[in-house]
Amino acid sequence: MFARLRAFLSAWRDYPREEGELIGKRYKVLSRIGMGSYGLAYRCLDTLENRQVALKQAKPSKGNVGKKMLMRERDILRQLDHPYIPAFRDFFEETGSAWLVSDYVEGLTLEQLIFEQGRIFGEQDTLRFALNLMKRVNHVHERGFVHLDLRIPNVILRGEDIYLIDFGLARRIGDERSSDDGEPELDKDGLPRRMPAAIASDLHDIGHLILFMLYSGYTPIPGSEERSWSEELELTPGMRRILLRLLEGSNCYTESREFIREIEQALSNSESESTDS
Ligand SMILES: Nc1ncnc2c1ncn2[C@@H]1O[C@H](COP(=O)(O)OP(=O)(O)OP(=O)(O)O)[C@@H](O)[C@H]1O
Repeated sequence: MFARLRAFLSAWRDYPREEGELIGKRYKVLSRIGMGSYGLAYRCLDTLENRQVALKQAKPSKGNVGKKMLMRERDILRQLDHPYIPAFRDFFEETGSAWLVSDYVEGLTLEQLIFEQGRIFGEQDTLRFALNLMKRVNHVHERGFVHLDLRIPNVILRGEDIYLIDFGLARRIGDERSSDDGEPELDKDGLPRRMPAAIASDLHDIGHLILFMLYSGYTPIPGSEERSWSEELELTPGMRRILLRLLEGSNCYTESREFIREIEQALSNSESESTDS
């Protein structure tokens, strides 16, 4: 009974704001865009500046943990300055909740493009996309941070422009990633794994993101058994080498610039191959 009562109380405290409500005396809710375990997100109109913004709310039921996570995200966003990363706008507390305001990016996530729109990315498209995305990621690394959540729902396309969003799990390079990073990763003893935030982790995630893009053009042979990506995907040697370095651990890139140089090389090789043929 107590557990049910507590769940009811949390749901009541975290009840989402309604469309049209005014938050922080200036942000009018246009729609709710997300609801995670620690926070809610809204698309709002900044009535003072007459433009759309994204508002993230730490769930009141999560108390100080939710607020601290949002403050850390604020501190990181403040130190970034890139045209394709939503800029920090405001932070405030109101009626027991902390709120983070950033630019709103109108567009579709890479996840929506692949899984809802059926967009197919060939190898060259994927390399060009990865090169662009890595320029944003490199900015984050050069400012001393790692994103730690480089996944297809956290990349938004507006026309041809590629935006990197969601710094909720980002950390300063070398800081410990701890169990309050959403779902804790467990070690072999079932305890939350503690490990330093490293650039290699972002590069590994980019490897998976590239695989999602390349698989957009893959049709499994009916009745055939599932195989590894290196057997299923038909790739040029350059692309294969890049993926192996990103995903297999040994010989991995030590910094994002090195990876960017290799994508540029692979792109110029494949472009000269296509003009030769
Ligand atoms: N600046 C932004 N512009 C546009 N949409 C955004 C922005 N920030 C977040 N979103 C969208 O709001 C939703 C929730 O974003 P949030 O960053 O809170 O992610 P989250 O709670 O970690 O959830 P998820 O697990 O989907 O990443 C997502 O659908 C995301 O695409």
